[in-house]
Amino acid sequence: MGLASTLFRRTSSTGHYDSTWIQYFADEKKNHSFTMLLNFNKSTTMTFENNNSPTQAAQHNQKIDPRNYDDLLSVVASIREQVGSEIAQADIGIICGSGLGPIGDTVENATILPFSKIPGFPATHVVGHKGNLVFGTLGGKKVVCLQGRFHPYEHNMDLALCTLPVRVMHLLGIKIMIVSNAAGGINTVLHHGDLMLIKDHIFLPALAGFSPLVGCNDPRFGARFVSVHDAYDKQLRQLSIDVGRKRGMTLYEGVYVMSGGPQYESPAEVSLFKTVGADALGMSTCHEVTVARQCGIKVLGFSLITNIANLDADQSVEVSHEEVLDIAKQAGERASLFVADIITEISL
Ligand SMILES: O=P(O)(O)O[C@@H]1C[C@H](O)[C@@H](CO)O1
Ligand SMILES: Nc1nc2[nH]cnc2c(=O)[nH]1
Repeated sequence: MGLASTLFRRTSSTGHYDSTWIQYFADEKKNHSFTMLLNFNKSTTMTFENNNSPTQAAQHNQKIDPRNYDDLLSVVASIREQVGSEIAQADIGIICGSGLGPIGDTVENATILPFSKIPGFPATHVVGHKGNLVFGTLGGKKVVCLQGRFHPYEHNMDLALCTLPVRVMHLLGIKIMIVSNAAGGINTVLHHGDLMLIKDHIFLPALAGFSPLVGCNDPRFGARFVSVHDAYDKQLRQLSIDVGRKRGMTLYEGVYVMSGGPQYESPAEVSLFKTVGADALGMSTCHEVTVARQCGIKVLGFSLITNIANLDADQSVEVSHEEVLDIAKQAGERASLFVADIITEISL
């Protein structure tokens, strides 16, 4: 409670406090150790520096079936109840992978709801993924930002569970989803820190039966058989190229391949992906995009190239998550500013 009362005093002097959140900090502090940073600037009320402690338990008992439309309506009702119906709506949803992390912190008039307060949301375990839902505005648009995602490798390849946030954002009203990831570059034109606009994808787990659409389908979410021929919206891609040009940015367009992970690929596997036309590879995104398309959401996707994938076992180098995070940190801010510019230019 000592920490809580200190926070209360400090935040109240700025006029930006909410007693519910202060109580939440206090409860969290009782059980877990975590680092927290309060940001007192005008646009952002509070920022969690690390909200993804593996020991963090969900603070609700509600069992949610991620394929059940009515269950998801109850998740949305809980979000509305916690942040208010006015706030809990958005036109654009953003999934911050390791590459676009900073964008969540630039959301204006931010209201932050930790995943642990949302029924059915599992905890995020990957370092670099904060685990918050952030509502607010960016580039004059109402946005909801997922600071952290659910990777299938963290959740026993339960892809329906991992795409629960996409369906929730759909029910919160989003029409456009911007998705980002950290990825290894396969195409030799790609270098550390480059941004690749995703033109198409190879959803490798789905080709082996691990699709979020496998199992019971509620038609209220969309069609049983979803066509992903146009997964990444052509107009939004063109807009991104135009905005990039104005900024003097080099923007590559290419094919992203999702592997199951969590191990990084062997050189022979990377060669296989290169042969079939992949330009960059990662462990996320395709499951989210597939569900978004089922719901009729338009998608814009980016890969931030954090490492160069090995193509030759005789000249290979170790790939590490630390390297991924390091490059993401260096390039993520620039990428986030670029995406904010694109959002400004989007007409809804
Ligand atoms: O969430 P993303 O796809 O950005 O995270 C990447 C993929 C793996 O989870 C991890 C590998 O370093 O970073
Ligand atoms: N699968 C995969 N995911 C990544 N995420 C960042 N870099 C990589 C990579 O080289 N391979």
